[in-house]
Amino acid sequence: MEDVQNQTDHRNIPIDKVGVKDIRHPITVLDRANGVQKTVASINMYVNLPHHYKGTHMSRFIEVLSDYSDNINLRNLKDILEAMKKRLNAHSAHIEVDFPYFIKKTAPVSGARSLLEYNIAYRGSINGSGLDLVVEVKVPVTTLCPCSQMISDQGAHNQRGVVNVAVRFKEFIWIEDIIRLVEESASCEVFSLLKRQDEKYVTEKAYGNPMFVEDVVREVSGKLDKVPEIIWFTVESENFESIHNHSAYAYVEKDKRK
Ligand SMILES: Nc1nc2c(ncn2[C@@H]2O[C@H](COP(=O)(O)OP(=O)(O)OP(=O)(O)O)[C@@H](O)[C@H]2O)c(=O)[nH]1
Repeated sequence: MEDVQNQTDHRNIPIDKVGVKDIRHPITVLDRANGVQKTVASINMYVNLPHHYKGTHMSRFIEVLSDYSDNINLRNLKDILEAMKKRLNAHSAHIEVDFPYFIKKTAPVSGARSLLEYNIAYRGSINGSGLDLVVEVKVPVTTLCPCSQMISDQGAHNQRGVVNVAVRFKEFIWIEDIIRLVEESASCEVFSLLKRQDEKYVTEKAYGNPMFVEDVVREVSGKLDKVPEIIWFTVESENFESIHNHSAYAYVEKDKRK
């Protein structure tokens, strides 16, 4: 059978990333409360392609993934990237693993238990200068506007926001610790299940703890700065404003190695 991918391309243009995107695949990740958690990831896998090749071998990405079955986690991402490089004769390899992760939360007054979903991503790359791993955690929060609270005779506008933290680290850190740190940096954390007494509690807590989007990124950044395992981080906060049809947004990046 003709191997079209292996034909020569004469345009002299190397490709930085080529591969497969949005593969749904079961994975098992470490879970501090339960040992492990099974979830389903959406995975992107890419390699570079030298200028003289017409195409990459798409089937081999899936072969690599299949070799690892559902055993795809932060600890073996380097092995997977090495396997991609080897199987596809590439100089660089990239993998992005996005998945929902569930944590059981307890409502503040009633003690009602419920699961909350967080979106997590592992982003790994390997090239001539070595391995690069980034963990991304998206945490939903409540924020209440300090300006609105100050100037209004009654109430204050509040909204759901999402804080997106990305970290590079020198030692293992728990996703749960990053989530906790963020939840403690907002006007209030969010829950899937709240009874009336809980609703009163979270409403009053947010009112007593007003925060701009700037306050959230500063609060989270200050705390991440003190975590010794973390060597680089970014913090993004987006508030889906309840008085506007647009979001308020803030971003901080810090490289502790500099
Ligand atoms: N490179 C490339 N392949 C594509 C694309 N769209 C579909 N494919 C298909 O991906 C399939 C797998 O290609 P390969 O991995 O080279 O398959 P193979 O030659 O059987 O496998 P190897 O022997 O390991 O190279 C082929 O059927 C391609 O046609 C595309 O845009 N680019």
